[in-house]
Order: sequence, then C-alpha cells, then structure tokens
Amino acid sequence: MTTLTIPDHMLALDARDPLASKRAEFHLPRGVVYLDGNSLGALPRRVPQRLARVTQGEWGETLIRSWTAGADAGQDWMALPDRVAAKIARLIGAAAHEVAVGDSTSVNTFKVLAAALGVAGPGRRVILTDADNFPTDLYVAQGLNALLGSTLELRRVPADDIEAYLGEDVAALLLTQVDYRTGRKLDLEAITALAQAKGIVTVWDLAHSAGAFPVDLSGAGADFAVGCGYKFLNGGPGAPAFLYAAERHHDAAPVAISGWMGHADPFEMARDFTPAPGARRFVAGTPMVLSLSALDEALDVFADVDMEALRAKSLSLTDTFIDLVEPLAARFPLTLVTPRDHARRGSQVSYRHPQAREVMADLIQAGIIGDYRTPDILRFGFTPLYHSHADVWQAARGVQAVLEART
Ligand SMILES: Cc1ncc(COP(=O)(O)O)c(C=O)c1O
Ligand SMILES: Nc1ccccc1C(=O)C[C@H](N)C(=O)O
Repeated sequence: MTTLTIPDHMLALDARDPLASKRAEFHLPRGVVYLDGNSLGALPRRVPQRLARVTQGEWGETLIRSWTAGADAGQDWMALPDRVAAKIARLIGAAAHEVAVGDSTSVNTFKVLAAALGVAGPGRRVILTDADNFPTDLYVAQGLNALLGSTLELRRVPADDIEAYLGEDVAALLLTQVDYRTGRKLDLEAITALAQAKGIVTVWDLAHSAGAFPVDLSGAGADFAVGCGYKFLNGGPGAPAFLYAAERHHDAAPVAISGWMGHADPFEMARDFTPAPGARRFVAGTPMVLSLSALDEALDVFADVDMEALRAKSLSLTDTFIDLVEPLAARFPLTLVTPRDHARRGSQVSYRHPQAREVMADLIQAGIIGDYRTPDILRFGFTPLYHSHADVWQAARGVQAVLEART
C-alpha cells in the first residue's frame, strides 16, 4: 500500500478522539487497513502474554489443580465462564447472572430458541424471523423444528415489515439486530415491546452489536439473546459465544442441553439434572479454558471505555466513510445500502456493486481488508476501539483507486 498524506481535517478529527489511545492496545499489521473486525476482531496486545501464562503456568505447572486453584479469590478455571459473563454483561445491559459464556453462537441460538419456545404461551406454533437473517439462525431454527417433529412453522418475512407479522400464533421472534449484509440496525427496544404486547418471546442475535455500541437488554426488557466473542469483543478466532436469559425466565425456561457443567453441583455426580442458579445452567460442558482466557483478557480492553463515546466514534467513522465514498457513486455503479439514519446503522458500511467479488479481491490485494457477501455486497466494518479517521480516509482512497483501475 502506498503512503498517502492524510488531510488535516481527518487528523483534526483524530486529535479530538477520546478513544485514540485504545489503538495502541491492539496489534494491527503494517501496510493494511483492517475493516473486518465485524468478522474477526484484531488481536489485543495483552492476549498473547495471558495465553502464555495459562498454557505454561496454569496448564503446564498447576495442571488439574487449576480447576479449583484460587477459588476463594474467584480465580479458578471452574468460575472462568462466570467471570467472562460478568464482563460481557456490562456491555449488553444485563446482570452477570443473566449471561452464560461458552460454545458457539449457533449452539447458543439453539439453547435460547428452545428456552423461548418452552416459555411461550400455549397453542403458539410459529417462529417468526427475518427472511434475510444470518444463515445459521435460519438453519438452527429449521433443525430445532425438525427435532420437534416439524410441529412448528418457520415464518420468514422482511425485517422492515416485522411489526405487521406479530400475530397471535407467534411463539418466538428471532431477529439479528444488525444485518450482516447491509449494516441496518433494528430498534431492539421498540420491537421487543411490540412483540411482548402480543405475547411473543423475543430472541435477539447481537453478533454485530455486542462491543460495537451500547446495548441495554434490561432496559428493553428483552427475553433472550446471543452473540459472538470473536467479532467486536476481539476474543480471537472461534472465541466462545454468549447467551442472555432474563432472570424472570430462569425457573421456567427448559435447558435443552443440560450438561454437567450447568448442574448446581457438578462433582456431586448426581443422577438427575438440578440446574445451577442463574444463566450458568446453560453452560453445558467443560469450559474452553484457553479460548475463554483469551476472551477474558480481550474484554479488559473495554474496562475503561465509555460505551456512549464508543458509539459516537463509530458513527463518526461510518459517516466519514459514507461522505468520502459518496462522489464515487456518481462515477461507478456503487450503491450505498447502509442507512444514513444514525438510529438505523450498526458499525459497518456496505455497498452494492455488480462486480463486488472482484472489487473486494482487488481491495484486499491493495491492503484494504473488507468482505464480499453474496450476491453483490462490499462490506466495510469499523471498530471504534482501533480505527482512526485517517484509516477511513485511506480506505476511501483505496476504493477510489481500485474502481478507477478497473475502468
Ligand atoms: C448474525 C450472526 N449470527 C451468528 C454468526 C456466527 O455463528 P457461529 O459463531 O456459531 O459461527 C454470525 C457470523 O458468523 C453472524 O453474523
Ligand atoms: N465466523 C466466521 C468464520 C469464518 C469466516 C467468517 C466468519 C464470520 O464471522 C462471518 C460473519 N458472521 C459475517 O457477518 O459475515
């Protein structure tokens, strides 16, 4: 990538950025503008040392004793999922005992959808979802329905019209707050209220929300949610995911994967499942200590972050990118598909382009790493913890250069 002179007004925006110092807490490879933190967050610098400690010290030296070592201080491996849950809870407006960490987002979607169906009113047999929802959400709903003898209907409708479909036959509403293609953000609070007024249980996928902007599940009175550890939470490839279950559902919601690590006393080795208090009951099997440790350490980057400042910066970055790329739409077949309205935008900007796949390949070649998504989407993710307006400017110039070179 050639070195460009960054204009003063970009540098001025960066000079006023209250989160500017956070960038130094990440390893960002040279010669690259990395706009894919919505798929795999960058590496926080503190993670490798933690992993070295966990592998050499806790695994290598302390061995099996690490499961209980430091339990009095809450430092044992057994409680690691709970410690990570508490850190995520702060970012999504939940109480610590309403969050469980482990497994993938897909598996957690299965768990909370099953739980939601278990607390839904009698006679309701529809799972309502966005026709363009992320595939895993659709597939998990299909799989769960098959397991239940295909007694349910998966009703797929456009997310923008969801209100019109909140009927008396709907058991659960399964929605992803920020669309992975367009970056369109749904009003979680308003939709939750409308659904609940119709007796519908809500399940939110926060994959592109958690760590990208403040989420207030308690304030919204949401029922259930899931999210990824490896995107905006920067927990590393395949990081454990999280689920949220509102306290009021803990007693009644079924635990579909009732494993021994969700038992009230795993080492009692009892014959029957007695759930642990709170959302811990949803932790099915042995905690993934190495990846949980990486996520635990990565979350400490958020410890002193004001989430409102994070949101303000995210919007400034995406506004700047939209403004800089706008003149190109007049010259090239580039169409903005991300809402300009702040309230309806996540932390990414996407465009349609007839040769999106090839354009993204050229951009990646030029060191601007974003994503191509079928059928014709160019997607650029912005992570307010480590991006600067200078990055945004370089990325926009890169888009211009690639489009010009292709004509
Ligand atoms: C909305 C959404 N849900 C779920 C997932 C992923 O689930 P998993 O981590 O199980 O692959 C993704 C991305 O992969 C996603 O964008
Ligand atoms: N988990 C992955 C593994 C491999 C490649 C991409 C992903 C993603 O996370 C994709 C992302 N969910 C998306 O919104 O497109």
